[in-house]
Amino acid sequence: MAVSTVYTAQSVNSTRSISKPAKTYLGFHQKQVVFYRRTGKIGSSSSGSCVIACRAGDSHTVVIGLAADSGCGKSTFMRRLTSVFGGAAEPPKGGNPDSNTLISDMTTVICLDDYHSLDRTGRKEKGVTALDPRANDFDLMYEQVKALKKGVAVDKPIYNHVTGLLDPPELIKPPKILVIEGLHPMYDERVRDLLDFSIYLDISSEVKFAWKIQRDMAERGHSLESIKASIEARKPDFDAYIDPQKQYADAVIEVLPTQLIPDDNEGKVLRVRLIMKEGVEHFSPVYLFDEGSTISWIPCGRKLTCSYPGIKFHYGPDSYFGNEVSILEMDGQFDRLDELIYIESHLSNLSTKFYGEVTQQMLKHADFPGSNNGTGLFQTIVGLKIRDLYEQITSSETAAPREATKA
Ligand SMILES: Nc1ncnc2c1ncn2[C@@H]1O[C@H](COP(=O)(O)OP(=O)(O)OP(=O)(O)O)[C@@H](O)[C@H]1O
Ligand SMILES: O=C(CO)[C@H](O)[C@H](O)COP(=O)(O)O
Repeated sequence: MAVSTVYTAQSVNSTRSISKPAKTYLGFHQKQVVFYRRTGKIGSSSSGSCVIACRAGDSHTVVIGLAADSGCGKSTFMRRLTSVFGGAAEPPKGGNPDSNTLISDMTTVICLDDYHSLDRTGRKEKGVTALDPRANDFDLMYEQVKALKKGVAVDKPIYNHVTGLLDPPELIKPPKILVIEGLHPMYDERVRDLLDFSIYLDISSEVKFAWKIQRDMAERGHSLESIKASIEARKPDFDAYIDPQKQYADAVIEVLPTQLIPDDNEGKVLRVRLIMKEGVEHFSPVYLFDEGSTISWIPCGRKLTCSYPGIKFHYGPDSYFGNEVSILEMDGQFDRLDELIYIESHLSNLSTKFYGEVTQQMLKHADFPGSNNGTGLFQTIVGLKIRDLYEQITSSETAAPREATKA
């Protein structure tokens, strides 16, 4: 891959101060931006999207969308994904300590909360939730994701979750892989068309409730009533604007209560389904034993230690929102992660680079939530598939340059 030409950028009327958060962040679109090369000023633009030239002659940024409601495991998934590419993901150095961005050698993860057009007070005054499209700036989201995909840096706003305000922007340079995660990566058709691959984390309401209680009660001191009220208040907008995005996803990780324990209401043992769309370019679904067959498998016995209620896998072709899909399902949880190699050896199309890579990744992050069940396993597998997709796209670009963007 060609070496990036590095430019530094400076916005004419942008204060990079992070000590004085601006209450609102208006005028951003009209701001004049000057392009600088290391050697000096090279041009200027007052483009609507506030973009800054940054990379030339390089391949395009691969863009991945990850959609889910708040508290549904996006951050955990991102940590697994960036680990597949190696290197630690960290907030931009020397920037806003409340930045939502995570940067590693290969990936930049931006949180779409940064495109909230209304701050916390604004939403309260207008009586809208953050899930409502009216509280989000999709035009800016589209312009900036498009610019990054083309290899052009942007000054992205920051939504500060500590203060509930919109802070001054941060410079985002085009990475090799850009992940846009949050509530609405597939809501706007223009943004959706920029995605090279999309994932939806579909957490059933029972499980979401159990996870929220665990985090918000234990770690954030919220009461049971306030958690219930917050989930109820968000539900209509969640159903209207967030949930429908799953129909567009290339992969959905669906998390449901177990079927192995009759009438289970503890929510600890999970049934997890990896729904993989067929016919997606650069993505071949994982399969169990025999591609396209329908298979039920209880791997417990001599080679896998299973305590009650055991583990059950299911695999087969299906249809999802009218699309042909393959579904791999795991119900139950692992007793011993090192024995996962037994499961891994029966799965095909994993896009691993060596035998046992899935097991190695799972053992490496054994302390992450979901490492003993299908959530961790399927997140790891999707991470490996994304690495493979990236490698396929970049190798095909080396052979023949790709069209600028789909949009
Ligand atoms: N696979 C899992 N198994 C069990 N619990 C989980 C799992 N994934 C997430 N959780 C629980 O949900 C909480 C939220 O997870 P995480 O921070 O990854 O979600 P998020 O979508 O990034 O949340 P937010 O958008 O609110 O920052 C975790 O602290 C954990 O308690
Ligand atoms: O759904 C959310 C995504 O993270 C948040 O609730 C939304 O971003 C608003 O944030 P806050 O509650 O911190 O004002």
